[in-house]
Amino acid sequence: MRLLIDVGNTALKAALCQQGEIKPCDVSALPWRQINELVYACVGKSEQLHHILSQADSYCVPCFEAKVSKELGRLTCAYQQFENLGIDRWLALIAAFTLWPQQDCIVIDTGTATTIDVLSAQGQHLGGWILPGLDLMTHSLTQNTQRVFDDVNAEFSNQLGVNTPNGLKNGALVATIGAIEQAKLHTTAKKPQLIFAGGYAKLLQRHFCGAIYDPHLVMKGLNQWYELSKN
Ligand SMILES: Nc1ncnc2c1ncn2[C@@H]1O[C@H](COP(=O)(O)OP(=O)(O)O)[C@@H](O)[C@H]1O
Ligand SMILES: CC(C)(COP(=O)(O)O)[C@@H](O)C(=O)NCCC(=O)O
Ligand SMILES: [K+]
Repeated sequence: MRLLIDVGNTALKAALCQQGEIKPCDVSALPWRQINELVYACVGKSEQLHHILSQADSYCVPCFEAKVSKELGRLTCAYQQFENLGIDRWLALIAAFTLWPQQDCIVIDTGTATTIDVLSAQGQHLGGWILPGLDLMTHSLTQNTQRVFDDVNAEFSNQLGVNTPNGLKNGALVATIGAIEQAKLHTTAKKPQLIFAGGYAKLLQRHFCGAIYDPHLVMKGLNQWYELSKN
């Protein structure tokens, strides 16, 4: 079995992969005796990751860290300084290119930040944007203004706000939706495939018809990175 670890700036996610099947797992109860390799990607700092790597060491499980490269197969990174691209973005692009070949894709990963990346049908990463995640947008306003306040029970919607929490939350949502609409202007395809992953992916996906929600997109990309890189 292969253990996959994705460390973001908010949360560490783990999954076990067997015969291509990816299942989220709890890192506090890992079946170390059945794990024969650990593949991980890290954009945030994580004491938890260091603990897991030392456990792997004690069980003699080989560990491999995913890194961004200029090219991987027919996929090409838009960044000149490719090492500066977030590895989670690169992994999501690997998964999108593998799962939706020959299609222009727009990959949206909503985590601490919301990242939007445009990928051509030929596997050319055209670039993208980094936005504050929905929670970061609302928290930055409530913490830096006197009179803007949130309501945990208020839903995110694209309706006009008729009270402060609506104005706050709906503003964060429509700003993110607007950025995704802008990304569509950068693909030549009439109907690019929109693929959503991350904490608020399900919420955002509902605003785009034909869009895909894949909670395991980054994990699939991590697994494919290893398969493509180990040979
Ligand atoms: N199930 C959920 N429902 C709503 N928001 C979520 C959920 N899970 C995570 N989030 C939000 O998404 C962000 C964390 O998601 P995640 O993709 O784990 O982030 P990261 O990859 O940056 O660690 C936080 O802003 C959190 O509030
Ligand atoms: C933008 C990110 C912080 C998103 O990470 P996350 O929200 O998943 O924690 C991450 O992709 C990152 O650290 N990027 C480096 C800068 C760049 O991609 O240009
Ligand atoms: K992420």
